[in-house]
Amino acid sequence: MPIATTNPATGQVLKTYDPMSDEQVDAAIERADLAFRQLHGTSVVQRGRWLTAAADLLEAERDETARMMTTEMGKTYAAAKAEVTKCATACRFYVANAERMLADEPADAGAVKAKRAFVRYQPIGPVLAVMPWNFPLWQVMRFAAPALMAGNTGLLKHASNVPQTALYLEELFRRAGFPEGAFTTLLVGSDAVDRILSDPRVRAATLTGSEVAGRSIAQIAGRELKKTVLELGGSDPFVVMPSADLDRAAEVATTARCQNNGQSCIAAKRFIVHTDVFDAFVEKFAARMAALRVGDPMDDGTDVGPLATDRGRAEVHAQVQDAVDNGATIACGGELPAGDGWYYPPTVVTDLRPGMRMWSEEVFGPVAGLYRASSYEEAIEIANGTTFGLGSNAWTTDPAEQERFATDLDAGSVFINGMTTSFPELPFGGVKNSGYGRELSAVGMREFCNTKTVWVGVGEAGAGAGAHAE
Ligand SMILES: O=CCCC(=O)O
Repeated sequence: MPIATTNPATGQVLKTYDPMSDEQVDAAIERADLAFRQLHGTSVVQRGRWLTAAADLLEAERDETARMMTTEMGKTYAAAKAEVTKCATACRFYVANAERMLADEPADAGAVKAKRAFVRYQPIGPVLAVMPWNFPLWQVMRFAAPALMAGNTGLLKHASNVPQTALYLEELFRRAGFPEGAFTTLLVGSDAVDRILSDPRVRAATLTGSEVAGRSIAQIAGRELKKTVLELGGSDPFVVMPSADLDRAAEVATTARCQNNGQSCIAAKRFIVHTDVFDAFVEKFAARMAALRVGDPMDDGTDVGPLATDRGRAEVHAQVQDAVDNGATIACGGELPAGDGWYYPPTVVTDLRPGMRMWSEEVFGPVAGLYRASSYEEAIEIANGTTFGLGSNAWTTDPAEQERFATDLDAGSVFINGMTTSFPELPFGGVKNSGYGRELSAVGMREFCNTKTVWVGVGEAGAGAGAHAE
């Protein structure tokens, strides 16, 4: 895929970039390594000043940055502005909390026969971040803010269709005052990743992307014995039980499915509805989905803009067609629109069955699959009957059922009477083929820290037997 900005609303190529040479990449890795040594020697307070400056810049430049993102990948301008604000909020969250998250953690010295024992969190070095286009600023920021605050440096290989946003990020951190090399964008294709991650100066990798990309990174990192955090796809269940407020559930289901033009890893994708309320829910949900306004992402009145790529839209339509060809029913949408731009209508598909592509695959567009369940047990079986396990949603006002869902849903997060959302305060990540490791919160920051055990003996004969302990 060429490194280029192509406007999904028109299909027009606006700007192309030559990939960096191996020599340029090597020089960038060298700068990242040198910057790591420099950053490592700075205080959390100093790094916090730089990250605060980055948040200030994000807020001051919100509108133009949002316009750039909309032009590169088609999300609505309103959603893009919200994304910029969320990035600034995450920066401020880590500025406010990093010192506490990175503080030494005392352990019970007596229990380990020490005078003093504690855990110290230290940065590990340059980290390669391979990031997707769907939240082009946020996906990077949720890695970069904690990583830089911890004293790591970042090397970004962004998706090839968002080069301007990728370059903006490098500039942002530079202008905020971080040392040269602390955060660098590598304009390269995926074929360069093996070489970069194999470089001994690159200590770890984080990837948000497809399962295929995750397996590839994990393979390289396994060979090189490097830590990885992988946030891969999802096909999140959205379970609706008889006690749920159906109007509210249908309203949130619509947002949960069509946020970001339906292109979010944590979008609700499979709607599993108890048979007692199935027909009522489908009617309300399909009416809301059909009422969404599809159009120019820069217009204030638009709810759903174009999909980011022509190929992505073709794939979504092929998945819907496959379901229809095999007996599924369309409650709304499902027609490929004529004209310019990679638009796809909000679509609701019922009567899905095992064997259809939509049953087992992630659908990365505004398409909802509806499943009927006759009991709690069947709802859980359908919800967990996927190789994915990123987010999950359950709608019920019964407290006992809420507890059961929290335990039984096999996913990295469970949202009851709400939609899966990422917050800087909460860990974010998945299980099964949705990946491993966590982003955000203290857990995310410590993923790229050396969790160092420090044991201090009294240094006298017969005392502090740690080194000789059983
Ligand atoms: O695509 C993944 C989810 C992004 C988010 O909302 O944090």
